[in-house]
Amino acid sequence: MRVLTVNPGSSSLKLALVANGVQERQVTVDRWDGTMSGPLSGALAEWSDVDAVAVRFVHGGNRRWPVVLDRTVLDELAGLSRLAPLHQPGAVMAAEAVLASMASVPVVACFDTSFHASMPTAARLYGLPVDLTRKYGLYRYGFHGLSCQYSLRRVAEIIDVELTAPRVVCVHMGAGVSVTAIRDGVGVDTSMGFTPLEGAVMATRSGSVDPGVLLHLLDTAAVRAEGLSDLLYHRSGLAGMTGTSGDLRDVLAARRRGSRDAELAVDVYVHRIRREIGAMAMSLDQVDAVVFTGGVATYNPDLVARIAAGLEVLGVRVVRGLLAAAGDRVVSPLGALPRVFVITAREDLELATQAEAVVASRSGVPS
Ligand SMILES: Nc1ncnc2c1ncn2[C@@H]1O[C@H](COP(=O)(O)OP(=O)(O)O)[C@@H](O)[C@H]1O
Ligand SMILES: CC(=O)OP(=O)(O)O
Ligand SMILES: [Mg+2]
Repeated sequence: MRVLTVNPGSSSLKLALVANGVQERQVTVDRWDGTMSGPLSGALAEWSDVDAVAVRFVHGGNRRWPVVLDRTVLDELAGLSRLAPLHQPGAVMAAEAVLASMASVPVVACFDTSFHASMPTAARLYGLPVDLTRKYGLYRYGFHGLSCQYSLRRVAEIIDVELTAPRVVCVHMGAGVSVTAIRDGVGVDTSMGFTPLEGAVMATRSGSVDPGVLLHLLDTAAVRAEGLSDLLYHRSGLAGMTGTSGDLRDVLAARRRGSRDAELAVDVYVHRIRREIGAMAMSLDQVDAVVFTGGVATYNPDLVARIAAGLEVLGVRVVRGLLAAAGDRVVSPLGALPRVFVITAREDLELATQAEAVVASRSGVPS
């Protein structure tokens, strides 16, 4: 089966043509602004000979499975845009373009949130009044699920065990950063919550801040309510701490030029990821594997080494030489537990797998 995959991330647009589980073509728009649609139009024109199109939506609400898109579903997903403003509008735009140009091909929406949908209630709830929680659906949904699912699959393949066997802490470091605890093949806790703002410090997102800080900013009129979203999604994180774009390449360049703010920002970034890893380890009874994935992990072995160096309490050890190597690999010493992996994020392959299952069954429930 040939699947065109569309992955609108917060800093990139990744398009791929996947044939029977193997990527044949790809186009990546690095530093995507969330609107540029030319590359997608090009892919739709050139790669029209496909059996399905799969689109990544980070927010699927309570949906547990991928689904064939129609107008009703797309409108519902567009209604979640305020809960993922860096992602959902771009995905909706992409899906509109696909539906308009490929009327006869099934378009499958695949969700980051689905992987976390069976998270235990204790991990899913906030300490907020129950009436508000229920009325507004204030649950922790979790994100980066397609990446987690792919990483889990690769870990199971590499160590040759069933998908449900390994207890994994999956650290996704892209423009968005999340850490997820995986047991029995599903997410049981994760650092991102109701929106992809919670948890670690990210490229332009703050991650978790004391809600008291936000109250104070509002009280003192330093920020107006309508400016909060822009502050937390676009002007915080590494970008806000350094005055750069927030792309780690730019932050590290600033640090090389001697910027003290950039040095501190990297320290905070590393510290907060370690904290989230520690928290996720506590949601598992044992950690068999720690996975580092996403663009930052792929291209910055030194940073992965720094994060890992602070995890001795979990028994984590890495071998510098293995970190410098390429490909999906174990980077911990032979026999050491937990095993540590660096895995290239391949949401395209996960999207294609899910779309294939949906098209094969046509019932909306993957086999
Ligand atoms: N070719 C590259 N060289 C070095 N770093 C890269 C490269 N591509 C991506 N990165 C790093 O990965 C980050 C983006 O991660 P990625 O997972 O690709 O993005 P997204 O979150 O948009 O899906 C960038 O901030 C950058 O630091
Ligand atoms: C959920 C999220 O932040 O995704 P990305 O890292 O692709 O922007
Ligand atoms: Mg991504």
